[in-house]
Amino acid sequence: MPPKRKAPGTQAAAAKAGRTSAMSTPGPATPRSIDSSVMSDADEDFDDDVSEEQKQREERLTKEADEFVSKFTLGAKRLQSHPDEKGREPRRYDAATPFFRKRDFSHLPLKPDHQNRPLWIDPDSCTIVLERFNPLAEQATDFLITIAEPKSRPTFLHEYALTPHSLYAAVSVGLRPRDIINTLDRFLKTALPASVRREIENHTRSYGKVKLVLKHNKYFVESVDAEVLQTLLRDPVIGSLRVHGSDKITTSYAPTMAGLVIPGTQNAAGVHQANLKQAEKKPSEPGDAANEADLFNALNEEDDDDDKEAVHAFEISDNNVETVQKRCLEIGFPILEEYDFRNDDVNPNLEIDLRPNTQIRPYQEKSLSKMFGNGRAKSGIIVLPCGAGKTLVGITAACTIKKGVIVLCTSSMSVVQWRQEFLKWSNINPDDIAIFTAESKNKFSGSTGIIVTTYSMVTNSRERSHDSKKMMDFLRGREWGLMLLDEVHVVPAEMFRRVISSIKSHSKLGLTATLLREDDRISHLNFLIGPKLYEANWMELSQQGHIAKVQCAEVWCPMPTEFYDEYLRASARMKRTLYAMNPRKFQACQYLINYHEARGDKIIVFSDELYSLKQYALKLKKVFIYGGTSQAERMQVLENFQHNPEVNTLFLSKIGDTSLDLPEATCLIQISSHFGSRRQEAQRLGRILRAKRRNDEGFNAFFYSLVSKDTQEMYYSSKRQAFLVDQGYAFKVITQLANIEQTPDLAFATPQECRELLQRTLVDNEKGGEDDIETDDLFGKSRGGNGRNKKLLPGNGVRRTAGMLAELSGGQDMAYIEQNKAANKALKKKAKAAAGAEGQSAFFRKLQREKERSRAQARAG
Ligand SMILES: Nc1ncnc2c1ncn2[C@@H]1O[C@H](COP(=O)(O)OP(=O)(O)OP(=O)(O)O)[C@@H](O)[C@H]1O
Repeated sequence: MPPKRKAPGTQAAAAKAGRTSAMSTPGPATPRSIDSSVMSDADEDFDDDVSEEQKQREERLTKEADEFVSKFTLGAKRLQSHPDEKGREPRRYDAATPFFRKRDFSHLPLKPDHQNRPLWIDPDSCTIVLERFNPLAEQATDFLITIAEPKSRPTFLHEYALTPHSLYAAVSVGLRPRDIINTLDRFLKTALPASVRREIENHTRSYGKVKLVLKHNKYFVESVDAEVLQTLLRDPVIGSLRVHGSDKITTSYAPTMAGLVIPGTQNAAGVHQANLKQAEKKPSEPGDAANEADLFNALNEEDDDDDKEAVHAFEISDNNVETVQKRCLEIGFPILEEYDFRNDDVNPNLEIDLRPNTQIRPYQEKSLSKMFGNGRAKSGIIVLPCGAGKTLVGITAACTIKKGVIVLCTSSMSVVQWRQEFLKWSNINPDDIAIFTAESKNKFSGSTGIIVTTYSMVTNSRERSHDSKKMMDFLRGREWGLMLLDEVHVVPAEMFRRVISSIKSHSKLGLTATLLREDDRISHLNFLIGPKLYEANWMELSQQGHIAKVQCAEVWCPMPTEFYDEYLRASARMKRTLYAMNPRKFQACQYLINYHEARGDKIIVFSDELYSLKQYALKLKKVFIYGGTSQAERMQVLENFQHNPEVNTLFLSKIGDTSLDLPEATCLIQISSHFGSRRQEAQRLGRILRAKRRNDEGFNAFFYSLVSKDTQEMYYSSKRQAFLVDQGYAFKVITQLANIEQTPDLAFATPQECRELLQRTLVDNEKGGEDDIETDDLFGKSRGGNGRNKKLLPGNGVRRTAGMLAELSGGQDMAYIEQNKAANKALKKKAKAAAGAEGQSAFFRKLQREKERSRAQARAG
């Protein structure tokens, strides 16, 4: 028997340090390094400080380790001979133990050929670490994406977590518990820990046994196991929710399956068969990890549902669907939502296919294969980076199911856009795709079709117009094959509930780039839509040229003493203004604009702080857009930014966070942002991921975050970066910009100017800063039919992608609201007070009259 080797403690933490320091990057330069010419020699001075600090830290840790070893040697020996009372493998302690503490897994025996296997596992937290440089990394990644949640994916080591939801998703795509256990064991460098095996078994044993099926506009809880159904009916919560008067339990037969072709893929069925044949041909030698990987591919393709099985079911009412789903999860029988669309003879088929020249990209195909893995449509969420083509994924899903589709968007502009994209990519008859918005309430002409609408149109609880009521009755009275939910991360759970309880659809597909909420309510989406089916790797897509490569940097800007003194005693609101108005930050911004304009870049400067946005833009003589900018001016500015070589920098408030699609933009500078919002950071980065020039050789887009040193902004900044670091982006820290003092007309170069700036800032903001209160979106209120807007629709350059302004500014976003509650309440109070005070004023009476007149005109029209 080969001698047992020791596994090192997990290296993920070290590799996860995506946040690197430009002045402390020894060894070979990373390919994503920021252009060194923007940094000065001062970086090297800082390097020495870091090394000194590092030395001291190492000395302290070594001392701590020595003490620990002498203290615990006896205890360690005792532990070695006494297995854990829970039956876990005994742990050993040595000199390295204090460094890894609870994450020391050296007691797990390594397999003899561990070098060939790509996975490590933490038996306590079920965290899996993947070696990306291993030859089997590709196959292991496919497997992990199916069974686990990606947590962090920097260059060399990726971290995944096995969670109940991820295992639920794995079972829902057709993997059986033993498939998961065997394949995981084969990819692991160590034996599969008993605790992980138990965890997988516990969470998958009853998964997939209970299904929620919509038949003839009624919901049924279904199972092939009558005993399981009896158990559910005996449960006090579920039992009482069965629809009375319906048959106790009905029995029918499960539909059969056959190979499914996802349109737009390269001979999807052929690929399917070839994979199967390949797996059959290759004899799997034990220990040969390559063959194990093929085996996994074959497992994925297995189709073992051909036999007709008896299915038992009972009915529940629409209002109780979520309660039953939640209760089933609590008692260990999570409900799967599946739609056997090919055997649905009740709902009419929709004439729709992708256009012959449409080819979906490999990652789009992969995401859809998770949805249609076993030939039925599973409800769930697909996560793709901004600009990676979520719309086409949704359209392809619709072309696969070929039944009635309802698309829900965040704004009426996106509604128009979704319709256009459907017409562009598919052969749908324009009469079969209709729009339901405030301006247009059309139905499709045939027996089935596609309706594109907004979340607010279908959840509106105010008095509806006659047309809207009729339209809602139409939407409620039908069974839809597919519900496409765009930008699922921004919509409050309550809104989803209302949508889902009023409109019945056999399957739901949620689309988003950032499945992130600071309020942790993402898990609600698991009940309301379904599990996360697929999450693309941002780095991989940028390497393949589907999205731009971006270099990220955090620029540290020290504060002059007077500013810092003032900052220390300022109110929270003033603090934010002061760290945005820091003159050194202003200079850094000026320097970077000069530098990038000279390189031919188009630059967007983001500021959440309106005061600083205006001050910066006016002083630097650049154009700017914020909530108060008129519609005509917005359009003019954007058009100039796109086409005028003289206008290369645009200052933008948070209204452009998510709605903006300017492929010309190649550089982004952030001078103030929304606290620690990871999502805002990712969405802002998304603005340059579509850079037109992304496939030029050696092209890089740039993302700079300017932070005032030693202020709260530094804390928020590192928090904001967490999501992008986990996606593999490395943030360089720049402490000094090279030759900044030589910048022509450098602003605030003298102490006198700095003092004046401080005084002005304090006086101007005495009564509290201006808030960017948005009432419309970046592209204006008048959407759709408006000629001015049309100029900026796809094909004409600028295109918006989502969101009404209230959402874009964070107003309707739960994740933002959490931190903004007080401010929102104050605003509401203010508005009420104003309404009360001015209620009788001529201006308000006139406004009211105008509103009534336009309503009457609309009704008459
Ligand atoms: N398979 C494909 N072939 C060619 N072009 C594609 C493909 N998929 C997407 N695109 C193009 O990529 C661009 C981005 O697509 P889309 O607007 O759907 O991105 P998105 O993921 O919705 O972005 P965001 O999150 O920013 O809204 C579009 O111009 C689209 O036409």
